[in-house]
Parts: sequence; C-alpha cells; structure tokens
Amino acid sequence: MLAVVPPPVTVRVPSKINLHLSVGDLRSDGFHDLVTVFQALSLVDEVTVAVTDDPGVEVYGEGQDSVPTGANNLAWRAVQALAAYVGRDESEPKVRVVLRKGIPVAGGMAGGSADAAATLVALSALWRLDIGRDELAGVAAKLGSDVPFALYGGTALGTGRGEQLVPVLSRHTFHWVLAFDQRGLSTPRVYGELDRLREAGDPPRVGSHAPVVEALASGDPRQLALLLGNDLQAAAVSLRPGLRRTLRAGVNAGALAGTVSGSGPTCAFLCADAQSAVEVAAELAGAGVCRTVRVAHGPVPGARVVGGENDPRPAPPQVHA
Ligand SMILES: C[C@@](CO)(OP(=O)(O)O)[C@H](O)COP(=O)(O)OP(=O)(O)OC[C@H]1O[C@@H](n2ccc(N)nc2=O)[C@H](O)[C@@H]1O
Ligand SMILES: Nc1ncnc2c1ncn2[C@@H]1O[C@H](COP(=O)(O)OP(=O)(O)O)[C@@H](O)[C@H]1O
Repeated sequence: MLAVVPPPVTVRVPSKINLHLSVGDLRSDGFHDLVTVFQALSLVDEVTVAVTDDPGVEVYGEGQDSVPTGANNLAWRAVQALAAYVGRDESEPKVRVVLRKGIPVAGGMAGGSADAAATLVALSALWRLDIGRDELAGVAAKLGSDVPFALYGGTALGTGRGEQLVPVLSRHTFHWVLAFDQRGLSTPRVYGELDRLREAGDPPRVGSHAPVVEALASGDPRQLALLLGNDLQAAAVSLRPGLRRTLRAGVNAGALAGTVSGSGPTCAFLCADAQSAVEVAAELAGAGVCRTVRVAHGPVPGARVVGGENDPRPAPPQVHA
C-alpha cells in the first residue's frame, strides 16, 4: 500500500515590539523578571514545513547569511521539542523547514522566536496533532521567553521571563515605521550591559505599565506616544551610540515618538496614521541613519496557517521605503 505524504504547510508569523519594557533585577537562573507590553506587527516571517527524506533548514530573505541552518536554528529546535513532546523520534525528524524572513535578525523583534512558534503551529498541522494553542505555549516557553507571544500575537502583557501572557485590549490600528540597523545586537549582551549600567549608577527606570494599557484601550496614538518606554534602551544605546541619532531622526521626520524595540537595535516609530507612516518612512530612508526602513501596523494575529480557515486574507503588504 502507498503511504500518503501530507502536503507542505506554510505558517505566517508576526514580529513584535515592546511598547513598555520594565526590567527587574538579575535572577539566580540568569534571567530578569519583566513586565512588558508586546504588540504583534505586520512585518512577518513565513515558515513552510514538509515531509522529506532530506531533513534540515533553509533560510531566505532578510539576514539569511547570519541565520544558522543547523541544530542551533530556533525553528529546528522547535521541530525537536515538538517531536519529543508527542513521542516521535527526535533524533532525525523527517522534516524540511524553509524560512522566508522579513523580520531583521538579532533586531529585537523576536524573529527567531517567531520562526519557532510558526514551526510549532505548522508541524501540528502537518502531523495532524490534536494540540491546542495553550498546550503549544508550554512547549514554546521552553524554547525562549518570547516564543509564546508569537503564537498568540495581538497585544499582551508579559510577565515572568516574558512568557506569562494576558491579552490587552487595543482599539484601532497603530501605524509604525521600523528602522533596521546595519548589524544585529545580542540579547544577552544587552541585558548584561543593563546590569553593568545599574552597578555603575542608577539609570532611569520606566514606571508602571498601567497608563500604556489605558492608552491602548483609547486607541489614541498621541496618548500612547507619550508613554513608550524601554529599560533596555539605555543599554542598547550604550553599546550602539549611533541609535541616538536614529531615534532623533525618526521624530524629526514626523513620527510621534520612537523607541528601541526590545534589546534593539531596531528602532520603532509610532506615527499618527497610515499616511504619516509612509511619509516618515520616506524621509527616514533618506536620512542615512539606518540600513533599511519598513512600514508596519499592529496589532495583528499570532502564527497562522496560510490559507487556513483563520487566514481569509492575503499576506499584509510590507511597504519598503
Ligand atoms: C529582550 C526581549 C524583549 O521582548 O526581546 P528581544 O529584544 O530579544 O527580541 C526578550 O526579553 C528576549 O527574549 P528571548 O530572545 O526569547 O530570550 P531567551 O532566548 O529566553 O533568553 C536569551 C538570554 O536573554 C537574557 N534574558 C532573556 C529574557 C529575560 N526575561 N531575561 C534575560 O535576562 C538571558 O541572558 C538569556 O540567556
Ligand atoms: N530562525 C532564526 N531566525 C533568526 N535568528 C535565529 C534563528 N535561529 C537562531 N537564530 C539566532 O538567534 C539570534 C537572535 O535572533 P533573533 O530572534 O532574530 O533576534 P532578537 O533576539 O534580537 O529578537 C541570531 O543572532 C541568530 O544567530
């Protein structure tokens, strides 16, 4: 009898920015307690998984040469983690993973985490697993602090390492311009730099997340713009002083406010509306302060099968200025 090979499955997965990121002290396990407000953006990666006799990972698109294709790739780690969780042979799962990247690598926008989350959703469909998103989130959290958020998307409050999530009401759509830097920044290095800055002095800390949550419910970008805050920004700027210029340039170009996204170095600029975002992007692209500029909006849903019942729409446009 012929074995039926299931067709490949493609999942689209959002990037994230941190609208608010409050970093606590270093814990004994090497992580920091966080209070963060994530928003998922329309800048996406796409991940395709297929049954194969030639297992492995292929990477195309943004930063493809700096993404590992071996066992260190977060998508491959997701394949192994899910195989182990459901009791399949994890030594050599017969799966090929193709990543089409739009999210900058080591950019503070959780691209690797997004690929891991997308792989979990895609494999669940490929292997026809009866496994819900909440159960997948348990597997996701072991792969990285930001992986569960990429499963759910939307806007959410993250606590613990960032993996404990509660949805946050966000009215309307917010419009963003993203400035990609020439090179990435290592997340552990940026956390380490913050610890060093805190040992040497007392860098300012962001306040409570509550006003951010209120501004999101109001849907008013001008209110939200006053409240963007990130404790890791000082550390990212300390390691990459040129980011100061980028942040200034975005506001000079007409953005309401700018912030470093997570551990950076990508800078995210909140704009008054979609038209303003296109104008800010065009001006920032000509300012010579970054490698590439993108326009995006949020919130958008988490990892979704392309063409599945939850994906009635085509891919969101990624406007390149
Ligand atoms: C800073 C943030 C903000 O959302 O995002 P990115 O800028 O990386 O996208 C996250 O906290 C990054 O999450 P993620 O990239 O998943 O980190 P993990 O793989 O879990 O951890 C990588 C390393 O970052 C540091 N880390 C991470 C999370 C946390 N709460 N405290 C930490 O100190 C630790 O040094 C850890 O070894
Ligand atoms: N699928 C993947 N996509 C991007 N980076 C990956 C992936 N798998 C492993 N990595 C490694 O993880 C590091 C962090 O990447 P990424 O998740 O893009 O950034 P950040 O943690 O700043 O959001 C990269 O430097 C890269 O070497």
